Amino acid sequence: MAYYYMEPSRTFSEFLLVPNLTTKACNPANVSLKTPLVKFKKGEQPAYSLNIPFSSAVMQAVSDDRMAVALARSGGISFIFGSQSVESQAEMVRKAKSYKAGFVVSRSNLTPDHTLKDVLELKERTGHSTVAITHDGSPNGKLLGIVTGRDYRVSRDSQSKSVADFMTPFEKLVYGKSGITLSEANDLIWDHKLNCLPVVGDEGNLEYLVFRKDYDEHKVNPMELLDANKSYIVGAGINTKDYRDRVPALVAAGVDVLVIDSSDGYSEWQKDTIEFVKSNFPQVKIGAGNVVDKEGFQYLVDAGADFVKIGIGGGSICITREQKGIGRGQASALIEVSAARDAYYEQTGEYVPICSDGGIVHDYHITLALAMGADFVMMGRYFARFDESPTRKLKVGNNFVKEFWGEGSNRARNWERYDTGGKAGLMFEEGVDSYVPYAGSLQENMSKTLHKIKSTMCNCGSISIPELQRNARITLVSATSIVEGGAHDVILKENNIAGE
Ligand SMILES: NC(=O)C1=CN([C@@H]2O[C@H](COP(=O)(O)OP(=O)(O)OC[C@H]3O[C@@H](n4cnc5c(N)ncnc54)[C@H](O)[C@@H]3O)[C@@H](O)[C@H]2O)C=CC1
Ligand SMILES: O=c1[nH]c(=O)c2[nH+]cn([C@@H]3O[C@H](COP(=O)(O)O)[C@@H](O)[C@H]3O)c2[nH]1
Ligand SMILES: [K+]
Repeated sequence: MAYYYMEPSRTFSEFLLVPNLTTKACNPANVSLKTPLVKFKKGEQPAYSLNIPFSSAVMQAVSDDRMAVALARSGGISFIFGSQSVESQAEMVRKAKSYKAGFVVSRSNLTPDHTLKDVLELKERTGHSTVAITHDGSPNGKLLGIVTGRDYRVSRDSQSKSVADFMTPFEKLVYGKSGITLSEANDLIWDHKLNCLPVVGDEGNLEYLVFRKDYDEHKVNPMELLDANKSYIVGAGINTKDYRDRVPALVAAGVDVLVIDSSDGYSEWQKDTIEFVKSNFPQVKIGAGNVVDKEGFQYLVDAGADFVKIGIGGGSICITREQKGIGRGQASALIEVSAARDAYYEQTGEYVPICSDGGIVHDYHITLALAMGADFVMMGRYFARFDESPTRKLKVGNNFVKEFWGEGSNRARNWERYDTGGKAGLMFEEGVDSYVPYAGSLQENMSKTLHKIKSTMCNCGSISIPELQRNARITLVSATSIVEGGAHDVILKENNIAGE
């Protein structure tokens, strides 16, 4: 006879936290969100910790080198997507690892033959007002000039005016030479009252741009997640098929932490993959998943996983439960695995962090996930909304949106067909192609979210994540009390906008 779970599967929205005594020490300013990323022994420190409990999903529409830098700068980690060729993924890891805080590879580039119309379209698409003009329109081409908003007047200039006629040409630019330090670059920026300083190589090719604004930000990023060489900590997703080729390339590119990316981690393929990494690259950490029960957790821990990822079918773009009928409510999965993790710690003195992956809709879901025992969360939709995600920003109706598609959708899987030359499409899709509302910059949004989490933790009498995990009191909510929790029995004024 089949085994039956007697309790229904539950999701985050079915729970609330009940406040504990808030002592005077419980002030958001005193809250630490530091959390372990990989396993460690009692009394020791983990090899990697996060300064905030956030990771960005292993997805084409979320985690590229740019997101990796933006998130590490704020204290979290990105796992760069693996559904691309080994070479291009390794290149992204290399870029993120070699990124020098404050130096950015130019993202908006045109040639002198482009027109004002092209400049305006590019600006609309990327939101950048500084455009590098290179001989071939590439980010590292020979630098011929720079265009900023001060170089043209939309009301006066013809849209067909060529860039060569209004750019600030190279001869008139102040620029830094290859190898310049950030503080030297900043001195040039101040001496010449610049907003942006191009850094140029010996051949006249553009290497980086340094923005005044970024320098200021670098100064105010105390949470930055750096390795011993002051490079950002970078993660990458791998699969259980081509790991013999992929892992060596990622390690050569400098990756710090790997994660096996799969909808179903309770498998012998994962055990083989972990063993390969552990025996060939013992210095590299590897997480595994996804699982939704204590058996799956224990299997991956026994195989040597450094952390375990929880969640099947709860993601915003997921249709796995509908397509295949597998999965479990995210809260139920997390509660069971976290109890298994604690029991394992009691028995062995080894603490294996767990990551709650998918299904975070409201900011308070993150706090609930932590209270239920997650050490950190992984989010796709949340990060896809920001400037830093790799996808296009579009205007649909009166609203700006960003593209966001599942890794199990046809759109994500097309790369395999291109790479291997004509493999058939997916038998069936496990994800959708969608839009998410555009939300602005990562830092602005995240600081709001983090403040909410800290404030709730104070309500619960906790100033650290382990304390919250120990002290939290969590209640199930009935369908009727959910109604009570929203605005009810009042007539809302039109300018009331539902918050996140
Ligand atoms: N978290 C979730 O709920 C879900 C996530 N996804 C995402 O979609 C993407 C694809 O996920 P999956 O389809 O689960 O990928 P997968 O690569 O884990 O599995 C695909 C299929 O290949 C098989 N397989 C794996 N390794 C093999 C090997 N070495 N030899 C032979 N067969 C092997 C698996 O058993 C499975 O049938 C991932 O990015 C994943 O995160 C998709 C669905 C649900
Ligand atoms: O069923 C699925 N089909 C897909 O195509 C797919 N792509 C990603 N994922 C998983 O969803 C997580 C992100 O979830 P959120 O957007 O809710 O944060 C991710 O971290 C993944 O675990 C998928 N699940
Ligand atoms: K399985």
